[in-house]
Amino acid sequence: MLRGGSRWASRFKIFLPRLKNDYKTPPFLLTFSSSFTTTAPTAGTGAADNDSSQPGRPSAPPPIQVGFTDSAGRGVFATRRIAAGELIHTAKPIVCHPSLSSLHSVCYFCLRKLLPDQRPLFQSNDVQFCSQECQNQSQVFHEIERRADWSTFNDYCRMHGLKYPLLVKRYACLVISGSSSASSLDILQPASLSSEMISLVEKEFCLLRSTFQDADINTQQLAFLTKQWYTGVLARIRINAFRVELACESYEDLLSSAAASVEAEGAVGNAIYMLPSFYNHDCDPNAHILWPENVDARVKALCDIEAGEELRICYIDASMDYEARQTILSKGFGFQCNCLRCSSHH
Ligand SMILES: C[S@@+](CC[C@H](N)C(=O)[O-])C[C@H]1O[C@@H](n2cnc3c(N)ncnc32)[C@H](O)[C@@H]1O
Repeated sequence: MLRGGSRWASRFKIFLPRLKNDYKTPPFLLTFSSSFTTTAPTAGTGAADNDSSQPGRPSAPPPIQVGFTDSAGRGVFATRRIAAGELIHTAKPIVCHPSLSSLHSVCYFCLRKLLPDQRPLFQSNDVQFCSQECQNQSQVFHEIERRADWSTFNDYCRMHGLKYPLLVKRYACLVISGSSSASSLDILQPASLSSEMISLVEKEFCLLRSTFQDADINTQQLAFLTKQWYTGVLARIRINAFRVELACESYEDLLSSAAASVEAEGAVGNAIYMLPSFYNHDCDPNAHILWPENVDARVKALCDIEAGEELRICYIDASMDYEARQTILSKGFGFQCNCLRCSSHH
């Protein structure tokens, strides 16, 4: 199950959980420094950062920290009052991939929609980029990826409607090129995969490995690519991947931006981010993730949020009724939602 932006205009009161008395912040994530979450405007994408960022001036750290919740593991909490509509932070993906149906209509690196006259400009091995800069930045995975013939792997994914293996493929290319560590997703919560699911991924794992082997990627470089690694990554992707839906909106009116998200065409791709993965779900969320231009995500407040309050996003289509939401959250994410809205069966 992939998470998209919230599509539900808030009518219910926001869930305000108590922080644990023994509230502790994990040592790996304290308050976020600007270097962790704020990102320089992406070359060629024009994506801006936190509202406070100005060229030559360090941007303020985002007003959030990761801590433990009473009942949903780790979560993201406000460190000060956040006003409705405020841009809380931006996030660049750890790994992303266009959906197979968007392969020829979006940039292979940043998932920005390509203009028809851009298509012939930045082309490499049958994929396109929106700018020279995106093409250059893609070298971290594309140098490896283009050495192999992915037609069988892609056909298998297309035939079975699979999206996650494409993310694993790109992540594996980043690891092989030395641009990423094979353990960089370990910090994320994994889904528990049944033994039936684990046996089902055998085929895609073997295809991925054999495609690299056929491209003469040597055994030493492929040492990390075991079935255990593959299923571990897949288990994390399953819970933490976002479906990227580009919504061209004005930022001024969050309710209209939520509506824009509903009207946007289907997903252009899928992506994994670090900080956004720590946001828990609420069927009446107080925060919202948007992709105005490309895969660079913007997290905004949907209402006023008090210091200490947990920030939650909605993983699913919140306009669904109670039963449908519970079914999807339980089957897709493995939890029973106990938000205020669900507690009253709305
Ligand atoms: C994307 S992760 C969110 C961060 C996670 N809590 C952690 O510790 O890494 C999604 C997982 O958080 C938990 N979770 C998120 N929202 C929840 C909710 N409303 N009720 C219970 N558990 C929730 C579930 O275990 C879910 O599979």
